[in-house]
Amino acid sequence: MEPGDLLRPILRGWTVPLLLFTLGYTLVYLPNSEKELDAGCSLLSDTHFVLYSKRVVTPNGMGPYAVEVEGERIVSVTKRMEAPKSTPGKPRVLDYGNAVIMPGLIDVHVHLNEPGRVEWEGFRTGTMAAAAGGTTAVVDMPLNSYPTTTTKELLVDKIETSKGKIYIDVGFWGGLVPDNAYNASKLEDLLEAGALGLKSFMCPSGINDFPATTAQDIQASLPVLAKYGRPILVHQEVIDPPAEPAHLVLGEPTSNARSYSRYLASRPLSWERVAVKQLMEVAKDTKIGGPAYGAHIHVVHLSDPEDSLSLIKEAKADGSSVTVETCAHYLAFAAEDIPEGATQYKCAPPLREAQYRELLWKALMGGDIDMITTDHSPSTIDLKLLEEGDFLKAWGGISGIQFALPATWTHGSARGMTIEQMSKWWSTGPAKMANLPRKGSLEFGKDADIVVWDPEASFVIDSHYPIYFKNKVSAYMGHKYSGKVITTFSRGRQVFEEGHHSPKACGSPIYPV
Ligand SMILES: NC(=O)N[C@H]1NC(=O)NC1=O
Ligand SMILES: [Zn+2]
Ligand SMILES: [Zn+2]
Repeated sequence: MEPGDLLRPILRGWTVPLLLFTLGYTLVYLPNSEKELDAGCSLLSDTHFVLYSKRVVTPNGMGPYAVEVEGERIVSVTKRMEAPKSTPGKPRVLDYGNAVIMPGLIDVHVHLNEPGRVEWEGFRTGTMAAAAGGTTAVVDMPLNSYPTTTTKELLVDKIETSKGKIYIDVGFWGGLVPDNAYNASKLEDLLEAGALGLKSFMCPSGINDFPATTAQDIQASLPVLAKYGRPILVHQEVIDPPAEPAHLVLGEPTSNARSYSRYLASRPLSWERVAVKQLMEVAKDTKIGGPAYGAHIHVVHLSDPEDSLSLIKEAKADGSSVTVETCAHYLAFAAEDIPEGATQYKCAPPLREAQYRELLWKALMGGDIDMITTDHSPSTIDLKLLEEGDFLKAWGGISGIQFALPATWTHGSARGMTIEQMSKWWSTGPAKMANLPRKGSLEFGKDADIVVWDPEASFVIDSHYPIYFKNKVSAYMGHKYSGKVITTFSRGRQVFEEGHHSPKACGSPIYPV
């Protein structure tokens, strides 16, 4: 007898079961392998776990709490003096001791530059940097991608491009330009396609396909925004007195272009004041009973804590729907300290003298500034002209997406800021302005978007420091900070821990509610 003869009757008898097994394998195993795909989304295999520490930031204040996460959501937040015990059959407990557990930061002002300028940044690197910095959601600007996101089709294309590349959730602002400002159906299409709101510039943006809007153009868009209950974010600088933009870029004598004060003088506080004045006039339409009640105006990157902020405060007190942000870099740096030719510090509006930085901190503490952002606006290294050091010609934009938390904590704690205040400016405030009701706080039913960090750990951002954004040039480099991110969870997935990211990028686009 051949050895195969023995097998034949056995195989014959097994034909039907084998076929069934194959069918079952296809039906059961394949969906399972998709689950494994999802497992690559997290550094943690558990989908039901408890985070514990003595310093958990909740809507009821900071204290010892256990935060239970199941799937993508927070399912309980319980005050308890000691960490629950890890017992078999119960969800795993991750005890972070005295570290801070806080809602992930929400950065509503970043430029990820994809599609079209992936050599400047990109969804993958930008969101890796965000996750490493404890940021669990960003809202991307309609520029400096190419093309800029000013139509429904371009927005749909951008959202599609982001899929499979983002480590955290990403929302999108649409662009308001003169071309669509008076076309309600175009704007409606853009908002229907997923824009959380609009963004425009009151001066040249530095990007050819994103021309400036006047206050009148902005006003024209407000009734559409009112219908959808969404905000418009505005870059608040108006060239005053009016001049050719070329004058700005080329400068007159460029002999002192390496001097920061030369650049500072080229974009005075009055530009900001004039823009805010015009904008707050228009904002009156958002008052109860006004023609654009339901719309909202958000002033980005405030650098002027005096006249411009006063105008904003008056508008708020008068019932206009207005909010304002400042950026981490205005709270961290001062013009006097910027070395000759150090174009990594160039941004617009410019970093101003220390006295303004201190007034910005005072305004935050006093409740007059609603939130902080990074305005992460990178470019390729060569466009920063680091060798030439020409402040007038270099790209204006500071890369900060990864450093929001340590920069704010370091400079804020030195001025008496509490962790709860920081959380308000980085999570609650932005979630409210961008209409993200599932994000921004550690509460039952919210997305499990969480950062765990050590306020006491300090580090220097030197050449060994792991930077995840694409072009490793930043005003924050060379400085010492405290506040080290230990781990970051995005919708229940552990996306970053101590120098490692999850193998897969499983963030989602954020659509308007
Ligand atoms: N186009 C662009 O990103 N500009 C930004 N950069 C900056 O420093 N301020 C801005 O508005
Ligand atoms: Zn801007
Ligand atoms: Zn910006």
